[in-house]
Amino acid sequence: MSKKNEWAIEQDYLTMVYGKLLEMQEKVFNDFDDAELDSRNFLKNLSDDIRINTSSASDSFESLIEVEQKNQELAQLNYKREWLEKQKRNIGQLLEGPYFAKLDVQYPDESEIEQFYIGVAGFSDEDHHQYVYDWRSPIANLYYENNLGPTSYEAPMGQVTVDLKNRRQMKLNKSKLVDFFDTSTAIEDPMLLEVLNEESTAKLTDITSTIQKEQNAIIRDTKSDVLIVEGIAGSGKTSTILQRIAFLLYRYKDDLVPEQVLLLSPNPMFSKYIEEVLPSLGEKNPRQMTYRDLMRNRGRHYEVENLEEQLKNPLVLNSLDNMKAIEEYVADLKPELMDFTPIKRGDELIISTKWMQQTIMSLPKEVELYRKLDYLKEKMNEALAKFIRTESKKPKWRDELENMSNEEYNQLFAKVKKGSEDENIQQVINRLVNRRYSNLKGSINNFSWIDIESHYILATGLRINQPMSLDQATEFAYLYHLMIERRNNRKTKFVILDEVQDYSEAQLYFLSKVYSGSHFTLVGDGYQSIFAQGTSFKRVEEIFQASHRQVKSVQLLKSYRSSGPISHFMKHLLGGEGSGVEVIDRPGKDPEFPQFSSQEAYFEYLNKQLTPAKNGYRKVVLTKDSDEAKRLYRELGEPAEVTLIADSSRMELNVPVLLMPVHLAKGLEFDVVIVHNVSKKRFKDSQDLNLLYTASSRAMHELYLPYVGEPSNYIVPIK
Ligand SMILES: Nc1ncnc2c1ncn2[C@@H]1O[C@H](COP(=O)(O)OP(=O)(O)OP(=O)(O)O)[C@@H](O)[C@H]1O
Repeated sequence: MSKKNEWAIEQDYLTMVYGKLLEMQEKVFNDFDDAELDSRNFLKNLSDDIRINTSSASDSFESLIEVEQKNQELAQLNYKREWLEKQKRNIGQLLEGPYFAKLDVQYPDESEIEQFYIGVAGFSDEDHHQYVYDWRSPIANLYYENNLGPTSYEAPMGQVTVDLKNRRQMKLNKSKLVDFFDTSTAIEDPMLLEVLNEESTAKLTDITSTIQKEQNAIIRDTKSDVLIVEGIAGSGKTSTILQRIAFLLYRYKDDLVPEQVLLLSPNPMFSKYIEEVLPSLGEKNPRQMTYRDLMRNRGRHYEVENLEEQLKNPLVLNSLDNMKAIEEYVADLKPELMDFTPIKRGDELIISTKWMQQTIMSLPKEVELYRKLDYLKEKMNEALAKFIRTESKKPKWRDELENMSNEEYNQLFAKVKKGSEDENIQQVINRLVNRRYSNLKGSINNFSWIDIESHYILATGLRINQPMSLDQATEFAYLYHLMIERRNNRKTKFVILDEVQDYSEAQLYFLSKVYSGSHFTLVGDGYQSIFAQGTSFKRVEEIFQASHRQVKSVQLLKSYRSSGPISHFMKHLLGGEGSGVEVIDRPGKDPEFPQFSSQEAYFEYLNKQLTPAKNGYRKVVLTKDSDEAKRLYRELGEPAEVTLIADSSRMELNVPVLLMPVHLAKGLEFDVVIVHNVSKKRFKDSQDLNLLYTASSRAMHELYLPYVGEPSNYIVPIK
């Protein structure tokens, strides 16, 4: 059939699907409004419907059943509303372009060829006729695997063998067919090339329609406990893990919610950069934090070093040794050796360490220490409750009541179940005393009566620094985990780590132990390692293998971010042909290496470069560290058009010209990159090479490597 005829057929199908989508949109909007009204009415009537009757035991029992029923009704209403909200979002997305691919599939023993249209979400009508299949559905795998002819896909009932007759990529603009390409005729991936030539965006976007085969394998992996991805800069690691999260939420929709996925990102700026990808795929963002945040949450009141301090920290050779020392220490720790601090309010002793020692020593030897401590915590809560009861009887509280402000009294009185005057007063006193001692309950429940600090010093022979290094915070958190928390974190089913090379061995070991029941996806690039404390991929593998997990390692070797000439330069930095890097040869501007004989001439050049680009390109100048960024900004006369980002607290990325240190640009991308003064003196060792590679690989379309005096040896051979 000619392309013209095919075009007409495709346009007809699109027009039909679009019409169905519009019909469905109207229906979903109406249903949603009805559901909102139902919820509002339900809540309005709730207080009239339920009157707790406590006059007799059976009456109050019936009231409770009624409350329970109402709760269930409310949950159902909420569920319906959320579901409709998701439908609304999905239809909204599909109306922008209902699908991006079509598969012609022949099943064995069937004469007709079946057609499947693939989109960012699935779409069927009320008669269950499926017009569009979700990109995560089993059949869609055929599109990404890209094997024409006899092939197969994995469906819930097992492997299905089929003949893939055609794979068509489709470009749609709402209800209009813009173009289509059949894989059997296209040599390159035209849709991919088109997407890659676009300008950069201040926020990462999804790659659903152009996911590549090797990325798809990572996204859909459900077999590995630990999946390690080593990929060059721009190979789509971050995009892939986000698509993977969306896939997992779809695949395990009945058992997995976004809160059970923990995404550890390299810095707060990065979290902002990626925040729109999952919502654009109709999914909520998972729990997201930096490893530093994780440590801060676990570090009691200690301060943890910031990113800049960490960069300046030298390599600690024994980070894993300390973790092992802590394990041995806890294994040998006897209850009689426990260091406790008493529970006090001011000078008043409420629970003594002697009582704590005796209580813990009364337990059978075989019980594990962390269980003993848990038991002790319960006993301490009981002891405190008893103390509060006795305390409330003392006359001094009545005096305090008399001197209390009306406001405080009314507050306490409001929640009292009213009885005789005397009873009311006693209840108010009970509430008052409970309130006075409430922070002690908190202290008991978070185990602050265990002197972890002194145990840490005994276990490692080290003192605690202020601020703690990230590794020390890790050791401290591990000691806490082994002594007290112990239970594996079952709430987290998937842990996903970007920039894994920047984690120390101790940090990876910690994660592998504390989340021992979780699946891991670890992605990174050894050449972008910026901390002395980082870990090689070989060691990452060994650390996770040691915890008896099924570990799978894969590589991504093509850069999708940078143009052909920039990718060639990156390949050169990685050692040329031996690096295994594959370049997608799409045209672009060659990197430039302008030489300057004086600082003045160089600054004049920079000042010219740092004006907003006419074609809308976003530019960035990257420096080695924050101090250098600040200094250069001053030296350039603090130009108004340039936005300086010197620490991770400032997040504004959507500006035409930026000046920032490389470590804050990790994971981000820009149309134009200028690396600050790539001279022989400044870029000489392997750490400098990593910086140069990380900085250069942020560039999509233009790369400038100016220098004053002699060029760095790393850029000499290609000049
Ligand atoms: N299959 C793809 N289709 C279209 N664009 C892609 C694809 N894979 C990656 N990209 C694009 O390439 C760029 C780099 O992707 P991403 O940031 O995920 O790479 P990365 O490996 O995490 O990079 P880095 O290590 O430098 O942080 C992004 O603009 C992304 O949209």
